[in-house]
Amino acid sequence: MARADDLFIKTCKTILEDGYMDTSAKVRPKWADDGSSAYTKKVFGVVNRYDLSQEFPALTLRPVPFKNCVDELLWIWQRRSNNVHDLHSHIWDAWADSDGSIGKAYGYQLAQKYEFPEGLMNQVDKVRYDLRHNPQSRRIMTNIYNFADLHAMNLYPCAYSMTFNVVDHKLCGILNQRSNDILVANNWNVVQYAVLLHMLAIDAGLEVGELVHVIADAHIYDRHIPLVEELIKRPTFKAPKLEIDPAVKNFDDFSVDSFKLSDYEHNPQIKGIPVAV
Ligand SMILES: Nc1nc(=O)c2c([nH]1)NC[C@@H]1CN(c3ccc(C(=O)N[C@@H](CCC(=O)O)C(=O)O)cc3)CN21
Ligand SMILES: O=c1ccn([C@H]2C[C@H](O)[C@@H](COP(=O)(O)O)O2)c(=O)[nH]1
Repeated sequence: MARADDLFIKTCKTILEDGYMDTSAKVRPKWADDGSSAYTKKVFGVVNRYDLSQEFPALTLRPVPFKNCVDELLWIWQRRSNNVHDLHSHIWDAWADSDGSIGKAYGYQLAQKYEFPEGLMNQVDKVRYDLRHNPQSRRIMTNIYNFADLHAMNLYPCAYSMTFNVVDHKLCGILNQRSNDILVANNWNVVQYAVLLHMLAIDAGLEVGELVHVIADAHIYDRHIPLVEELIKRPTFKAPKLEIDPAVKNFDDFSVDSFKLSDYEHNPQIKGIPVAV
């Protein structure tokens, strides 16, 4: 069994068996079809560790939509855009305005430049600089939860901060996430930040180490509960391999086609999962 499946099943079981159902609370998200409240069963505070030097953490219980997932990562971290017209999927359309903007969120924040002793840089370029020049630093971080701009974001950032650390020449990262829709985006986010660590490691001439995923509110939406109950009973397979185009050495040169999952044996996709808005 892939370790990622094991962690996913454990997280789901913890929520289903010990979680709190928020049906009696006033909740923000809604179901788009009838406007009813999208309640969740939730657990506060989940930490999952993925050793990327051992396996690539894609679920085999159902396939991760790998291309769209990497495309969204590049949209945020490399193209640093906040406009859905720069994204190839339609996953953000429900949160975009008539010009396609999702407001001052995600890519917008990573594009902002700040004054550092080494010059004016955005957060991503500062991480790249430090990984090359000060890999032993304990100050290599990004944070897009910018309070000054929250009023101008259509959805507040969920995966909002990364802390990087180099241990024995291996690049490790902690992904801090304030809120995670476990069925739709848990493995989606894990796969994205695993790919990000691979990209930054290659860019800095490092190996990959551990991805630590710290989730504050880990939830399963009410309409997803029967889907998750079925999903976690499925058989699992061994983890796929991540193949990366060996010609690409620079963070800015990666494209969706630079990455491929090989030997990816998985169960069928669950089609038409409703997404709470
Ligand atoms: N409720 C909710 N859950 C989320 O995961 C989420 C939001 N809202 N709002 C903003 C973004 C948009 N994200 C999304 C939205 C939809 C899919 C989605 O529909 N995933 C499908 C496959 C889509 C594909 O094939 O590319 C899936 O089966 O998981 C994924 C991520 C993640 N975020
Ligand atoms: O990368 C992402 C983006 C969004 N989500 C989920 C988590 C929540 O279900 C919603 C956001 O609603 P809030 O009320 O703002 O928490 O989107 C995710 O899991 N991963």
